[in-house]
Amino acid sequence: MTHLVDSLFGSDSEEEQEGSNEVPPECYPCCRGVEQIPGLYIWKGWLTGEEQDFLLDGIARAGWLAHGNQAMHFGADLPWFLQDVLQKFPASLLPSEVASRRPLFNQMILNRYNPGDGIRPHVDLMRFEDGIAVISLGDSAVMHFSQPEKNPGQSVQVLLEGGDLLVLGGSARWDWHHEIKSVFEEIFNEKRIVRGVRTSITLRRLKEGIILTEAA
Ligand SMILES: O=C(O)CCC(=O)C(=O)O
Ligand SMILES: [Fe+2]
Repeated sequence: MTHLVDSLFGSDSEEEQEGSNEVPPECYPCCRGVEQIPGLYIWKGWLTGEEQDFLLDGIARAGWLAHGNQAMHFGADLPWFLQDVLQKFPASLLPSEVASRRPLFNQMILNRYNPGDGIRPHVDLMRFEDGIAVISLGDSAVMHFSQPEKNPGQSVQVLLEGGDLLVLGGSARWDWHHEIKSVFEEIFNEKRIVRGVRTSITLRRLKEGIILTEAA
């Protein structure tokens, strides 16, 4: 198991800022490129508590998760409660050819994880373009990134807390599996994380000419 944490939240040394995962200058220092995974960025506390509540309230008011723990929207007319988030989205964290596309995203998937819930290791379907964003709301969970064929048994772990933004581009999107374990508690950086209720908003863009309604 590879532990990542120091590279995420350790010192702000220049050394860390170098390399292919350098964070674009307009980002705040709380945004980190994940050293081992090109194209993976985590922006801790991207959203304030108020912004998170606004999103959760919007999801609840529109009844998105009223009948299950997953819901999807297809089309550039993303739900109204996402408008502010889309306005402030740091597109420069995406690969450059992706950052300028319009719309930036045309699909949303909401996932609610109750204690013990998870998502199996997967690479998102090829029908989605490069450049995926995951907004975390509510309680924390650890996401495990792995390359089962290249490095069996090894994973890079990223703690996702309410308000964090995760961006997957390039290698992070195409070459690495991501997973949330189906557990009631887990250890991250020697700290016990007890699972509560986590809601995530995943934003992607469907490739041209693909019409579908099935899951990711
Ligand atoms: O819920 C998350 O944080 C990730 C969701 C995900 O990986 C997916 O829907 O493909
Ligand atoms: Fe995924």
